[in-house]
Amino acid sequence: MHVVVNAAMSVDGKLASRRREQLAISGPEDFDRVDRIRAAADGVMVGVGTVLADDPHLTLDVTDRRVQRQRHGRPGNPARVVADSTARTPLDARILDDEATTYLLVSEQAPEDRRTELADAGAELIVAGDDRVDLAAGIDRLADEGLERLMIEGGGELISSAFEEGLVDELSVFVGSMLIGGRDAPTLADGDGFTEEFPALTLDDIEQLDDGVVLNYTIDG
Ligand SMILES: NC(=O)c1ccc[n+]([C@@H]2O[C@H](COP(=O)([O-])OP(=O)(O)OC[C@H]3O[C@@H](n4cnc5c(N)ncnc54)[C@H](O)[C@@H]3O)[C@@H](O)[C@H]2O)c1
Ligand SMILES: Nc1nc(=O)c(N)c(NC[C@H](O)[C@H](O)[C@H](O)COP(=O)(O)O)[nH]1
Repeated sequence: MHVVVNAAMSVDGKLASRRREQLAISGPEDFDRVDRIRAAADGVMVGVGTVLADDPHLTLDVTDRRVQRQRHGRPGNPARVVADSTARTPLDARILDDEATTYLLVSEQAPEDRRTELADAGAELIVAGDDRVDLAAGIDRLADEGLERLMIEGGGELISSAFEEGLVDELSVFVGSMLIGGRDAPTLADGDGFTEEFPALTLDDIEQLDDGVVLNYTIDG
């Protein structure tokens, strides 16, 4: 599986304010860029923290001929994927609508009744991991379902785990010209963080968009 992480952050590395409300950091040009990455993906993934904070839809306008071209003829939307250890995704979450297949990666801790409710609401459940979702195992199961290219959109906990498990191949980050601050605000990579053996990033190119810049990296090793 080829994994691309894409996010938008403030100049001080925040993905949102400490209130964790959805902040428009990207401008229209960057949102178009995000849609192009989504269109090229077979799956678009977030953590349940993002589902609870933003209720994202994670779909494209598949009636748009430009999107269809970017999808290289693949019908419909990319699949949606949520890392959700204990199946906390709300039953009325927009990602459970019928616009795309939605995989919920849960752990053994997910209560059976929640698994049943979410499956009845249309989610495809994949159980991977004892406590927290085992991302590597979950992504392998997605590969068994035929997915080859996965976009991870955040948030900070999920991105951090993906790097910790060495699953990331590319990172694109839009740096918007805003300063958010706040020791409790989500950042590009939260979790426990690295103290040694930091991920090896190679800067491939820089692109000026909207009021900010996009930094594109390849992850080595
Ligand atoms: N600016 C952006 O590009 C962007 C993108 C996405 C989210 N956000 C923001 O980020 C915030 C949410 O980020 P967050 O870090 O709180 O939550 P998150 O979306 O990273 O979800 C983290 C949760 O996912 C679950 N999870 C299951 N298995 C996991 C694993 N192996 N590793 C990590 N998490 C796992 C856990 O319950 C964990 O608490 C929101 O404020 C949202 O608006 C911003
Ligand atoms: N690229 C990007 N720029 C931003 O300024 C911003 N706030 C997000 N935040 C990510 C958001 O929380 C979700 O992950 C989806 O991007 C929303 O998805 P929909 O538009 O509902 O499909 N992402």
